[in-house]
Amino acid sequence: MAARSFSSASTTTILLRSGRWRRTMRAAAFPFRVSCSAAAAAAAGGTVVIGLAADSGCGKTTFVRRLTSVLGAGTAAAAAPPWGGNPGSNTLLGDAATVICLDDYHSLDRAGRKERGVTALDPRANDFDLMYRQLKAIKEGRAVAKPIYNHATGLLDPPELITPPKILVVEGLHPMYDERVRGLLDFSIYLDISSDIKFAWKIQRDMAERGHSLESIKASIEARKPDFDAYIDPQKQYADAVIEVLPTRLIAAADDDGDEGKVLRVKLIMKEGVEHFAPAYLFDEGSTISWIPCGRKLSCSYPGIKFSYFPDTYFGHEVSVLEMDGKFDKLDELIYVESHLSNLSTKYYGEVTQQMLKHADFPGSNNGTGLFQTIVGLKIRDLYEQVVAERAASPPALAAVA
Ligand SMILES: Nc1ncnc2c1ncn2[C@@H]1O[C@H](COP(=O)(O)OP(=O)(O)OP(=O)(O)O)[C@@H](O)[C@H]1O
Ligand SMILES: O=C(CO)[C@H](O)[C@H](O)COP(=O)(O)O
Repeated sequence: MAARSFSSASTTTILLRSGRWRRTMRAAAFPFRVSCSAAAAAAAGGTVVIGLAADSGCGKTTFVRRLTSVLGAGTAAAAAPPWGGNPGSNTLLGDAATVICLDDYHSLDRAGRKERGVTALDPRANDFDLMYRQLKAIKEGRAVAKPIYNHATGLLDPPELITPPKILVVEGLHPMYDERVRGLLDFSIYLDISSDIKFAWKIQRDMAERGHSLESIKASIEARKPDFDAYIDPQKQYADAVIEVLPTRLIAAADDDGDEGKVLRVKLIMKEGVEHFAPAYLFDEGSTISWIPCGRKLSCSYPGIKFSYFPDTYFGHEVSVLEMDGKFDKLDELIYVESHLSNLSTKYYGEVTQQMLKHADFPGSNNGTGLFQTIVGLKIRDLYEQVVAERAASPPALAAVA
């Protein structure tokens, strides 16, 4: 995720890295952002930890913006970076959730990686021991001094204070790579973008927003590919939900103008049997459905829209799959599709459509990427509420504390 800027500060001194050294750091935002309710929720039973894995440029930031909106941050802008800290911080603090970027656990800075000839995707460039220790501490209700990888300078900056939120989202290249870290996740998501589409998205973003040349983008993708295949892609087998983005099947390859990314086929692959997670379904749970909703209630231009729903297996796990191929012409008509979907974990009729309309300007709002990201966001909110309700029903034994 890109670096963000912010202002104002006070200082606090904390113990860092196994007590080896202390550093005074700026942390004015924390009294505001770490609300009593967040601290109390954490103290009452620990933080709920969500993992979001994907390669760079695959939509993690967009997903997080939808998620923080669903979680009640009000607007996406309400999920803000820590105030008063390092402008190179990658962290977002919302009312209900803190989002940290695992790039902060790079153990080698940009020069170090170059010298050693490794990419940031290589586990040798990342400190999984520290990642595990710190995520475990947060989950157990303790604050940590998390390092910062500064994308502007390519350097490892002094750390920032992360206090336990209600929900901690850990996004990045490796949330499910290390078995110990994986074991801390209450729910995990993998964004699986097929290579041609990833290429198209990256070219669009890196040329328009970052001023990179087409050649340098191609070279970077090629250089990362072996490590992506070895270390990033295999994590999808562990994910509770995978959003897979593929080229459309509605247009024959021969008719396709090669403009990848305009019409997408998107699959939401949902693992069965995951605690606190009931997969969404179309019409009839467990059945196999193919549905073309275009007609009187849904406007569709060429090449139309096709939904599918079916059971499948994914890396040996039973899954339910929802698929949408095509794009919406009129987003407000999505209510027609929403009314045929069940187990959405909405709080009121039309909440999915409302979320999609609210963020119509986000990438993917007219296709299955936006729709399925929104549904997964609602499922995460529901999972969190179930965990809280369970904890309230069986509070920790006070006798043991006394
Ligand atoms: N669903 C989508 N449909 C179309 N384009 C998309 C979609 N999601 C993301 N993109 C494109 O990909 C770019 C990268 O998306 P985003 O910033 O969300 O990814 P990221 O994984 O956070 O990237 P990074 O880790 O490099 O910061 C966006 O600027 C946008 O151009
Ligand atoms: O894959 C990445 C995750 O975002 C980055 O390339 C990695 O973090 C290294 O960052 P930079 O390219 O800014 O040195």
